[in-house]
Amino acid sequence: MAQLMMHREVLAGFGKLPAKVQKKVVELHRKFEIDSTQASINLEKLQPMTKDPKVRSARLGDDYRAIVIAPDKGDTFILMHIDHHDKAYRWCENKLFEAHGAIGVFQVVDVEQVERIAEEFNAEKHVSVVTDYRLNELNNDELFQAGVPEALIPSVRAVQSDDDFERMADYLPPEARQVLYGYVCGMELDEAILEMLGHSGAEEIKPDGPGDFSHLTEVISMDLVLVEGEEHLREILSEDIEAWRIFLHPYQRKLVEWNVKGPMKINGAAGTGKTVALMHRAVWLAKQLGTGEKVLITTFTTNLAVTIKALIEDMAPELSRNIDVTNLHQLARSICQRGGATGRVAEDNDKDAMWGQVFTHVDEDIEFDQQFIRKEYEQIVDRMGIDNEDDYLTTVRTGRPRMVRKQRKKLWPYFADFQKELVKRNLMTFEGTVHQARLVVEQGRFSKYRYVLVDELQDFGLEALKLIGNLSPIAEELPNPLCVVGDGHQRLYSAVPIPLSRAGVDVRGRSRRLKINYRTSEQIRKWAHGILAGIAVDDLDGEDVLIQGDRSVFKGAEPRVETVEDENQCAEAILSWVKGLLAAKGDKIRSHEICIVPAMPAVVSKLQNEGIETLELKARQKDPGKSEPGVRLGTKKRIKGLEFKAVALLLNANTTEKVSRFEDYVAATRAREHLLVVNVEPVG
Ligand SMILES: Nc1ncnc2c1ncn2[C@@H]1O[C@H](COP(=O)(O)OP(=O)(O)OP(=O)(O)O)[C@@H](O)[C@H]1O
Repeated sequence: MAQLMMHREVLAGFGKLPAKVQKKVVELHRKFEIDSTQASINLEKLQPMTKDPKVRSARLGDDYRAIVIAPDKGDTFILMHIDHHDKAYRWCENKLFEAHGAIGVFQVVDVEQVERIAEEFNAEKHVSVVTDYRLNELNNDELFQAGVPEALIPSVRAVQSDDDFERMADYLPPEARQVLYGYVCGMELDEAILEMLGHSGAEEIKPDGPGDFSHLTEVISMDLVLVEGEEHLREILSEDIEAWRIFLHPYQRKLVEWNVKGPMKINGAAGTGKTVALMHRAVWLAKQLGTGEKVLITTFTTNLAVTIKALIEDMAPELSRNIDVTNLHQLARSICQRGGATGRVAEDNDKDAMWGQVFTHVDEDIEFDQQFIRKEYEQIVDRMGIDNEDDYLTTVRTGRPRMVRKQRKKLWPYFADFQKELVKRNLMTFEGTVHQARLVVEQGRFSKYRYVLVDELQDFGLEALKLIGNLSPIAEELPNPLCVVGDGHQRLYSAVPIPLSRAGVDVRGRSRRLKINYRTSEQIRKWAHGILAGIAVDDLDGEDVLIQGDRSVFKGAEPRVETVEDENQCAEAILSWVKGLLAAKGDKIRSHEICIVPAMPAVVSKLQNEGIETLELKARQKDPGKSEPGVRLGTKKRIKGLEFKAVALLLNANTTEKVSRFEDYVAATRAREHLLVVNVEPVG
């Protein structure tokens, strides 16, 4: 029986088609289901008008045509493109639609276009030259193994610089583009193939010629989805469905379905689809649960947990009741409650009162101020769950100013006093709650989860890492016990990176890094990374992270950077940018797709005076999306885990603090297409 696969391009444009054409698409699919012979479906061959003999057209009413690619071998058809009659024919006349002989995936190739670019390179250089550009080290067969279609190999040979590569890259099939980019960035070819395609290519099913589509449903594709029945069709065509629900990058897919014997780790810069992979993996694992077993997803921030919970309920309504989603502190609190702990979490005013008590007696010869002592407690003693002097004297204090043993000995009494105050008032710190929860789980007073998944791991302290290690069945040696996901570039709540190995969680050999950025344009991605220039970033397990080969899937406008003198000028700059976006023709931007961080009163009143609605993003609440218009106003911490078409960002003034730069990085990478950066530099 014939099968219909749909290309992501069709889905992307479907919402804009007239309703009657949309209906015809459903009918076309039904015809495939009822009677799959080509005659009944009434596909018209377009050659000689088209270069590729496999191109067919199907009528969708009087004006519209669907371009369908018919296989030479197999029974899998591809619905490739829908447009007005003439435009649809023009779109496909020069293209080839082929299964790639080495990597198996379906590719769309415009040979003439790529040849034209190659000729331009040669003309610009007056002769065809061969330089020592890294791509020249690959022979034709290696280029083919990298996913370059055979017909494009001579043109790819004309690429002699990074500039050439950038100009040609947009016209290469995505797999070839990604592998070659990894290679020109310095990866070995095998490594680039593995990192970009999720497999070595060798084990993939090889088609019997470019028109053999019989294997396409088996190959992991970033562009094709098999339509499995009418209900599935309606689901994937629904306007609200996000592309990531349907199309995973092969590397994401590999991580989603990776069967591992112990804990695994995924890292990747902002926007590389880590949360997407985590959610798909949670659903994949939930399908394997036994009776009474459960999956846990936990995050650091509340907002991300709220967002993930809603998305999982949408993705897998029946499975979601077996997937608990909660943020770390909520999780720790409920474990403590069930374990019988009665203490309340200390609020800021409680802490001020307790420190006030501690500092009633201050040693005269102590060289540290009170602020330093509090910070040392929060970042080291509390985060590491230290409750005795010996442990404090020997603990590793990465990220904090150096101190000798004698100095630490002088500080410990203050910490001990603070801990006594906590006990006296029956209070716990944030970290103390996590510590208590860890003990409850360790003592067997709370049942473990079958599978545990953690997002935003970079902000988890040592106690929190131990807690998630204990909550998952690592010790029982069950498969896939724990999957942790995070990014050291986004560490907002702690200056101190704590390697997983310190909590006894061993991810060696089970760590992978995502490189393809889906959220932000390449221009915004690069700019945001520039903020962190010179800062070493860890891979969550004690090693430095390499961003070699990272790249976005699309390009866009350069971020606009404005330097102003005061808040009023800043507000002017933001107002005029917002007005420009809202008035832009073409791809319309609506107010809820714009976010300003942080929201200064001067900006808010200027927008409101111009009649532009605003909406403040609240803690513990999902962004209401298009149902509630209004330019979003957020804090840099609160917009973590969210994304917008356009972001206006007021840069932090203190750029020497690592956390300030991480905050700016996080805020900038929330922008998909437009980024305005405002830098206030008072004169004088
Ligand atoms: N396979 C995919 N196809 C299309 N879009 C994708 C895919 N994977 C991720 N995305 C999109 O990329 C964006 C970023 O994804 P996600 O939030 O999972 O990234 P992340 O690595 O967790 O980011 P961050 O660390 O910045 O929070 C989202 O808009 C998501 O919809």
